[in-house]
Order: sequence, then C-alpha cells, then structure tokens
Amino acid sequence: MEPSNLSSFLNTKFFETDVLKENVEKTQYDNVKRKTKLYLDSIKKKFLQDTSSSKKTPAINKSLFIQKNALFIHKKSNTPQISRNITTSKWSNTIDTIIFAIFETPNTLSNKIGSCIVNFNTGELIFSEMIDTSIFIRILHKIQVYEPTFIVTPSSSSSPYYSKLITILKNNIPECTKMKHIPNKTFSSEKGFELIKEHTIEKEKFDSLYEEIHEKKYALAAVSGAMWFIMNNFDQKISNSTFAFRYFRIRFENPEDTMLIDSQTIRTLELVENKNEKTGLSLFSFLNSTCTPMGKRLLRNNILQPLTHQKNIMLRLESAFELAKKRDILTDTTKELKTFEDLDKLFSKLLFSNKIRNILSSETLLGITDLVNTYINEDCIWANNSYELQKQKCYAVKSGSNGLLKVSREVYRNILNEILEDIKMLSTKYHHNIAHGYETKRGFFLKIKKPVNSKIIDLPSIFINKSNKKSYIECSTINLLKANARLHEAFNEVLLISEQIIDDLFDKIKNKNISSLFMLAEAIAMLDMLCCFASNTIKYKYCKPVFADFLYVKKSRHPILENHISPFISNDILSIKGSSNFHIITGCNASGKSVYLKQIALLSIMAQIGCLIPATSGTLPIFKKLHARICNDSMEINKSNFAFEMKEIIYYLENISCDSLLIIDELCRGSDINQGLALALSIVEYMLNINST
Ligand SMILES: Nc1ncnc2c1ncn2[C@@H]1O[C@H](COP(=O)(O)OP(=O)(O)OP(=O)(O)O)[C@@H](O)[C@H]1O
Repeated sequence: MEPSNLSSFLNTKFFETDVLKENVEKTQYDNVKRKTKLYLDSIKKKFLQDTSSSKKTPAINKSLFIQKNALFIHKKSNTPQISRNITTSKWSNTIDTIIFAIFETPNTLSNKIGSCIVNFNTGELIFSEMIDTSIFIRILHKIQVYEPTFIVTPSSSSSPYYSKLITILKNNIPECTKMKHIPNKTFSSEKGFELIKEHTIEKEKFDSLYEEIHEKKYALAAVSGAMWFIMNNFDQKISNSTFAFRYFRIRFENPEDTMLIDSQTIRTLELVENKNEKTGLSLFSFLNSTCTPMGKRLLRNNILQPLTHQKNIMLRLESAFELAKKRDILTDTTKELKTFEDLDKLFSKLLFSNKIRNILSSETLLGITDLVNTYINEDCIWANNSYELQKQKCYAVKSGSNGLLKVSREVYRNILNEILEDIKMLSTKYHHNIAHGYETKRGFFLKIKKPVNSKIIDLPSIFINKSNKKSYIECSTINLLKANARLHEAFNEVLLISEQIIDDLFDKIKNKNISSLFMLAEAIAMLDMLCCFASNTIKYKYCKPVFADFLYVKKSRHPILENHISPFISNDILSIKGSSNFHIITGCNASGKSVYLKQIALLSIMAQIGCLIPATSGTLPIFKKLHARICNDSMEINKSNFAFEMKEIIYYLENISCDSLLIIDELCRGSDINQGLALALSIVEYMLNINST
C-alpha cells in the first residue's frame, strides 16, 4: 500500500470489521475466524516485542497525512501506481493485491465473460460482463488496465483440459500474475448478488445499481468467485489482511462506456509505455502532470479506456478549458493539490464543477475535518529526510490530556539533546570537524571530515565502526550506540501512545458516513486530472474539440513529437462517413506517414479522455474501438511474417464496426507485390462495407 495514496489510506481501517459471516458456510467462517484470531494474536505479540521503528512507521505516516484542513491528503512524488509487492502492516491490515476473477462457460459457443476486480489498494470492487471477441481481446485489455496479482477462474476452465481463454491468458499475462482455479460452484450469481448488497459502501445507491446488475449473471458469478477466493485463500500473507475487508466501493463497469483498445495497439501507440526504453516517453508520461497518485492513476486508466459518452467527455473538456482560461485559479489549484494544506480554500475557488464542490463541502467531511483537527497537530507536515520525519512522527498527535505522551516526548527530547551535546563535545575534544548524520536503522552516526589532500585520517580508538567515504569518515562511539538504542526505545514509546490516539480517531471517523471520503478521493483525482489537462492546454496551445459524425482536424500535430522536432509540420485530417472515411496514404520514405497515422489515433484518445488536442480546431467522431498496426521500426518488418500480419488483420476485420478507427501501416507488406495488392484491395473492400474509419 502506498501511504500517500488517499484511497489506500482510507480503506485500511474502515473496511476492517467482522468477516463475511452470514454469507459463508460454517466451515469457511470458522476458517476465517481462526485466521483472524491468529493474526490478531501475532499483531499483539509483535506490538509488544517489536522495537524496530521502521516497522512502526505506517501508523504515524497516516497521522501525518491528517493535516489541518487537509483531511487525509498527503503528497509524495513519483509513487509507483500499482505495486505488486505483497506487504502487510499491523496498521494497514491490507495488501497491494488485485484479484481478477473471470467467469466463463467454456463449453458454450458464446464468448460471454463475467469479470470482477477486487483492488485492495483502493478498496474498489469493479465487475463487468461482456461478449468477448474470439481471442478474448476485451478481457486481455482489462488485465492490462488493472494489472492483477491473481487471476481466478472456475476449475472447469482448466480441467480436463485448458479452455481457449485460459490458453490465451497463460501466453499473455506477466509472470508475476498468478493463476488460480477454484471450484465451479463458488461462481454463483445469486451469491454474487447477495455479496454486493452486503459489501457496498454506498447502501443508498443499491436500488439504482440493482436495475443495472440483476440480470448480469456472469458478472455476479465472477463477484462470488472473487470473494470466495479471498475468504479461502490459504496463503497466510494474503489471508491475514484481505479477509478483514468488509466494505468496498462497488462499481459495475459497462464495456460500452469505454473505447476498446486492443493490447497490441496500446503497445504500438506507446500509450503507457515506451516500446524502446522503459523510461522513454509514452502518451501517459508525456501528458502526466498530475500531483496526486489518485490523479495519476485516473489518467492512466483513462488513456487505456477513453470514454464513449459524449456528455461526459464534453463536461471534462469544458472544465479543463475553463481552468485553462482562468490561469490564476489553475495555478492556485495546482499549488494546493501539491501541498494539500488548505482544501477549503482550494475548493471554494472551484466554480466549474458543482458536483465536486458539493462533495467537498459535505457536512460529513467538515465533521471529519474537525475531528482530525482535534487529534492532529496543525503544523505537522511530511518530511523526506529520515531525521525530520522521525521528529514529525513524534509530534504529529496532539498530546491533549495524555500525560504519558507528554512524558515520553520529554524523554525523547532529552536523549536527543544529550546526543547532540555529546557530538559537540567530541568535536572540541578531538579537534576534528565532526558533523552527524541520521538513518532510520542506524540512528545517529558521526561524519568526520578528512583533511584536504589527505586520504588517511588517524582517529583515536574511541571512534568505532569506521567506514571510509569520499571526503569524510563515518563512525560511531560506544556512547553514541547506547544513546541511539535509548532514543529508539523512547521514540517507539511515543509511537505506541500516538497509535492508540489515532485508533481512537479512526473509531470516531468510522461512525461517520465514510463513503464521503471516497467521493472526496475521487473528486480530487478528477480535479487533479483536469488541472493536468488545463496546464497542458496552456503549455502546448491545445484546442477544445467538438464531436460529430465526421473527422476534421485543422493543423493537427503529434502531441509528443511536436516538442522534439523543429519545425514540426502540422497536418489537416479529414474523414467523412460515406465519402472519405477510407484513406490511402502514400509518400516517399521518411515523409512522415507513420507519424501522421499515429497522430490521428492519439488525438482521438486525447479527445475522448476529455483532454484538449494539439490542433487549431477539431471535430471528431466518438470511436468505440481503436485498432492500430503501426510499423515504425524497420527491424519489425524483418521480424514479422506474412502469416502473422494476416492473423492480425483477420482479428481486426472480425472486430471492426462502423464506430471503429482502424490504422494500418504498410498493409500486406510481407507479401509479393501482386498478391499483396490483391489482398489489400479485398481487405479494403471489406472495410468499406463495414463503414469504419
Ligand atoms: N509532421 C512532421 N513534421 C516534421 N517532421 C516530421 C513530421 N512527421 C514525421 N517527421 C519526421 O520524419 C521522420 C520519418 O517519419 P515517419 O517514420 O513517419 O516516415 P514514413 O513516411 O512512415 O517513413 P517510411 O516510409 O520509411 O516508413 C520522423 O522520425 C520525424 O523525425
């Protein structure tokens, strides 16, 4: 779990409570109960024994998020989005696990699939139902978007032999994703329905959700499979944490609501990852100027699944456009998003979205803010340096009437002063320039500067544990080691008491309507993404597109390359259904054909995520599917063979519809010129009949 991630933070304490008692059979319940007891016992034991401060930090990390008027938001840069590590902490009771349950009936002809993603990072449960393509492109796309740690399928998919879906999955998922097959009977739509009803955090919205989901038997079956897997997971590390969850942010994802981009296209267009260099630019890394992990995640998910509802896209576009026009608001908003010190001030300035404003002024949130302010010191901030961080952790919680906390802090302060005095004394006594450093594990250590032009320095025997660095020697003394141990103990004592106070705070917050906190997290993520779009608009001079049933973009540029090539030549793009929805682009080598093709796809994605586009004006259709086969690497031509290309084309032809955008670079290039031309013509004819773009 990333501590800076608001969503992760919120779910940790609030979701834990009793297990899914009513909905599991007796044996399962006993099993879970036994594990809970074991876990709590181990926590208690560890709690008393553990003197390692590094293991105790998460609690106070959380407390540090709770800043004056900032609720629980906290900044941390470059947070990896989805960590695959399985980590537990006694405070979080959660892990970075993403479970992806898939329900299929392999013996039937239809490729109907139900899926359920349970994301313990964010407390989300997202389920969906779809008719997939013959090579299960939709499900692979979902796997790419959510990057699960476990894929759970019914045993009938793997026995007596692997179904087509499982075979495709096995060849396409990363090694770190584990596949698990669980009994068929655990995939029950009735059970899935009950589980959703029980575990939704937004009970009041269940009736409206009912209409949408009650007939989605495959999706509901996947929900029940996922929950069964969570409750019956015998991997101690995982079960320790996950079963403690009780509520989720439940969402039914309709595949129709997002554009389908196949995984090959995601790679080809370098949407989230650069093909050549891991750290190279992708559309995501180029556009990303978000300040929060929630905003960053939202942006990535949106690039992989752009919207298809015009109204929603327009709302975003208008908001980003409005923000870009009101630069002072944008600057202030971004500044606030970065520091998270005064959310009230921040959101009172936002006039463009009533919804966000309503969420943020909700009385529940104000109540929670008051609570937080009662417990947490207002000037407590995050620190990157470990010594500063320890100090912040030490003084994060308001001591109030807790005499014990005051005393422990006094002890801590005294030892700290003693250490600093001691170092000063050593400096004077031994006539050396002695500075000090601090590391969480080591505590304080000495840094003795080497004389200029000398690599050797003769130190008295009082200095131990010497380690030679470039310009100084790191060492310690027996006294310092002892003082470090005492300081460590005193610090742990402060933490222990602070944690109890924070527990109390959590209990009080738990009684409030916590779904508001999730709405807050989502609102901030959206705000962050819109600010990111607005800053890009200003920085790169983007324009707001409109939507119609034809494509006409004036002076369009490639969003990334225009910043690397000077001068970049802009191009107009025109495509009208029935007359010019099919284009053949020819030109000499290196004339920019591939770049132009990519540009069309990238602009469509940008427009459909609500981001303004690099052009002077733009009208675009809303595409529901995007397939691109771009060859921008000469090596690729040699590697690929005709059969492979044809397989891809067959897939495209099977899947395109009138609202698809299809981009093919060098069609039939692997074949002889006459045969290639004949094939290309028939492919083109087929596409024209379908009326795709
Ligand atoms: N609109 C543009 N303005 C300026 N430079 C461009 C533009 N488009 C492409 N280029 C430059 O031209 C180079 C070649 O572009 P691209 O690979 O798209 O050409 P191509 O026509 O597809 O080539 P080939 O026929 O060899 O596949 C790019 O690397 C880029 O540096």
